[in-house]
Amino acid sequence: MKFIVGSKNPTKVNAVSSIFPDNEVIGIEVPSQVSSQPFSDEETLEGAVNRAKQCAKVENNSAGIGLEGGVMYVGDRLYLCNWGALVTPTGTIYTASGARVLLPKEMEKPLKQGIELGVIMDQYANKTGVSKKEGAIGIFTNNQLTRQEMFAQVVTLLKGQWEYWQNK
Ligand SMILES: O=P(O)(O)OP(=O)(O)OP(=O)(O)OC[C@H]1O[C@@H](n2cnc3c(O)ncnc32)[C@H](O)[C@@H]1O
Ligand SMILES: [Mg+2]
Repeated sequence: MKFIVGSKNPTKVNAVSSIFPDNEVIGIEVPSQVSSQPFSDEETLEGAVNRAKQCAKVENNSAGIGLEGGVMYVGDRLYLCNWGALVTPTGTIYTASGARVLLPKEMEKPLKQGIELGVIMDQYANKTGVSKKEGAIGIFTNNQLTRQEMFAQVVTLLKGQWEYWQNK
């Protein structure tokens, strides 16, 4: 069976390949149909599900996977949040969330103005393409958890739920 991932971001596609090493995995661009910078758990999850649903429709006997990054308030502080969705060839949807990490207070203003976290992170870290490499989570954990590793854990949660529920 083939896995179609709703992104060309290598952290996402490689995360899926690492968890399904014996399957063909491809990344295609699909619209998340939410803001380019989701601002809540709900919106981030919706983006992941929208991506996964579109991917699952592309080919017969393929599963769609959507992985989405966003930000969310916990109390009055903004955290990075992450969600994933898997749509099986028969249309069952599994969802799971990923690790969260606190963002610096100073990022709140530009995020509210609509600047994407990827852009803000590059400026903050004085690097290019942070969102395609270690990610915000890598920067703020001193590279102890990279964006790809975090998404790989989300994909593990999706795979495990699929295995658990399909025989119930
Ligand atoms: O091509 P796609 O799949 O859209 O990949 P993306 O990097 O834009 O990722 P998302 O749309 O899922 O994330 C929404 C926004 O948040 C940014 N973002 C999310 N998580 C991030 C992280 O860990 N590091 C840097 N930017 C991140 C990302 O760059 C986007 O601007
Ligand atoms: Mg994006």
